[in-house]
Amino acid sequence: MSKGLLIVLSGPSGVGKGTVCSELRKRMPDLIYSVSATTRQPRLGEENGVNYFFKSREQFLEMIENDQLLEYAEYVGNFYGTPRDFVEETIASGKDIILEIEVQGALKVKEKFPEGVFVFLLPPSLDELKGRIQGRGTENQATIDHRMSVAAHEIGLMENYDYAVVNDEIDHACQRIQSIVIAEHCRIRKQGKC
Ligand SMILES: Nc1ncnc2c1ncn2[C@@H]1O[C@H](COP(=O)(O)OP(=O)(O)OP(=O)(O)O)[C@@H](O)[C@H]1O
Ligand SMILES: Nc1nc2c(ncn2[C@@H]2O[C@H](COP(=O)(O)O)[C@@H](O)[C@H]2O)c(=O)[nH]1
Repeated sequence: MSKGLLIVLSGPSGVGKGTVCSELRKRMPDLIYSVSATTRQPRLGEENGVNYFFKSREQFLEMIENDQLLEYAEYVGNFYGTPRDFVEETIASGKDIILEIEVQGALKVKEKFPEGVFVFLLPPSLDELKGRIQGRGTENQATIDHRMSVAAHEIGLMENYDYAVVNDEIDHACQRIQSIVIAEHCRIRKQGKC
C-alpha cells in the first residue's frame, strides 16, 4: 500500500490557515486533520481533542520528554506541538493528513519528512493580515502586536516551502491547495511507475 501525503499548511497568524483548513476538510472528506497539543488557554467555543489537546506546561514538557511530539515550538508565549504517533500511523495507513502549524515547527517537520508537501499561506497584504487578526477578536492588542512582529520574520522564511498560496478569497485559496494535492498525488504515482 502506498503511503499517504503529509501536507503542512503554514503561514502567519491571522492569514486564515484555520479557516482554509476547515473548508478544505469539507471539500476533501478523506483528508485527516492533525489535532495539536498546546499550553494556550482555550478560546470561547474551543473543545479539548477537537481544536487542540489543551495541556498544562508540565504535561507538555512531559510529552517532549517522552518523545511524543513530531515537532514543537514556543510561539508568542505558549507551546504548540504535533502528536507524533497519529501522524505516522495515518501516513502508514495510506491516508493524507494535514498539519496546520506555525513556521518554526513546519521547518522542523521538513527536516524529518522532506517528502511532505509544504504550503505557505500568504495574506493579500500586511494591512489585510492585521485587519483579519484584529477582526477575529480573540487576542488582546499586545498579543496582536507580538504576532504581527513575528509575521514579518515568518514571511521571510517562505522560500523554504514548496508552494505559496495567497489567501485572497477562501474559495480560491482552497481550489489552489486542492490542485496542489491532486498534482502531488499524480507526481507520486508517476514516480512509482519509473
Ligand atoms: N480569505 C479571507 N478573506 C477574509 N477574511 C478571512 C479570509 N480567510 C480568513 N479570514 C478571517 O481572518 C481571521 C483569521 O483567520 P484564521 O483564524 O483562520 O487564521 P489563522 O491563520 O488560523 O490564525 P492563527 O494562526 O492565529 O490561528 C478570521 O476572522 C477569518 O474569518
Ligand atoms: N509548531 C506548531 N505550531 C502550531 C501547532 N498547532 C498550531 N500551531 C500554530 O500556532 C499558531 C498560534 O495558534 P493559535 O491557535 O493560538 O492562534 C498558529 O500559527 C498555529 O498554526 C503545532 O502543533 N505546532
